[in-house]
Amino acid sequence: MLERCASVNEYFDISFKVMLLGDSAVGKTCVLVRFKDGAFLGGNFIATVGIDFRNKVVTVDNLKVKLQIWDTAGQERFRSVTHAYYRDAQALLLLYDITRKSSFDNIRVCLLTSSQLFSSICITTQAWLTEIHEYAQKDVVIMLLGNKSDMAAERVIKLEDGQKLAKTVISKIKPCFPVISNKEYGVPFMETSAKTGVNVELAFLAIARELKHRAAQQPHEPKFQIHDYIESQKQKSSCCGAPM
Ligand SMILES: Nc1nc2c(ncn2[C@@H]2O[C@H](COP(=O)(O)OP(=O)(O)OP(=O)(O)O)[C@@H](O)[C@H]2O)c(=O)[nH]1
Repeated sequence: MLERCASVNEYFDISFKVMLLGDSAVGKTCVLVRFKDGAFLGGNFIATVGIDFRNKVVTVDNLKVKLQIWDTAGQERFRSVTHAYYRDAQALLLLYDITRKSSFDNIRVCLLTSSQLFSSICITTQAWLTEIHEYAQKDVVIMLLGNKSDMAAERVIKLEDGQKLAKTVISKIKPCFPVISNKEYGVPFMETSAKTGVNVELAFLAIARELKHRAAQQPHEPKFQIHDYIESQKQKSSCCGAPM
C-alpha cells in the first residue's frame, strides 16, 4: 500500500535514493543539474566536495516517484565519505567521460587473481565496480552512462566500447564479472550529454520506472524490461527528430 507523502513542497507516493558515481570531472553534477533544472553548468569546473543531493519528483504510471539523487565527489580523497552512502542507494548511475580513457578504465572491475592483485594497478585506481561490489546493496540497479557525447571531435571511447563494458556487468553484484553476451544480464547503457541534454531525462526516467516496478509490481503485471524501455524511448525520440 502506497502512502502519499509531502517533501518540502511537492507530493510523492514513493521515494528512492539514486547515487551518481564516476571519476572527477566526468560530468556528474552537470548531468544532475540538467535533469533537475534543464540547464547546463558550463564555464569553470568546480569539483564537488564530499557529497550533495537534490530531489526531483517524476510521474510513472500515475504515481509520483521522488528521486533523491546523491551527487558524489569523484576525487579519490573523498571516497571514504561517499562509501557510507552506498548502502542506502537503490540505484547507481555510473559515469565515464567519452573523451577521457582513464575515466572509462577506472569503471572496470579487476579481473586478476588475488596473487596478481598485489602488483596490479587496479588496486591503486580503485575500479568503481570494485567499490560497488564492496559497499552497495546486492540488488542495486546499475546503469552505465558515457557522458559528453556532444564532444564528438575529442571522443576516445567508442559507443561500442561502452556497450561492451555494460554487457560485462551483471546487475546482481558478484565477486567476479564474467563477460556475458546475453543482453538480459548486462546493465543498461547509453551515452548522454549534460550540455545538449541528450538522454539525460531518459536515464533517470528509466531508473524511476525500474525502481517503481520493483516496489509496486502487481501480480498480473509482466516484469518491467528496462533495456526494451530504453530502446523504445530512443526510437521514439529519433523518429521525432530529436538528436540521439
Ligand atoms: N561538453 C560537455 N562538457 C561537460 C558535460 N558534462 C560536464 N561537462 C563539463 O565537465 C566539467 C566537469 O563537470 P562536473 O559535472 O562538475 O563533473 P563531476 O563529475 O561532478 O566532478 P566531481 O565533482 O569532481 O566529481 C565541467 O567543466 C562541465 O562544464 C557534457 O555533457 N558536455
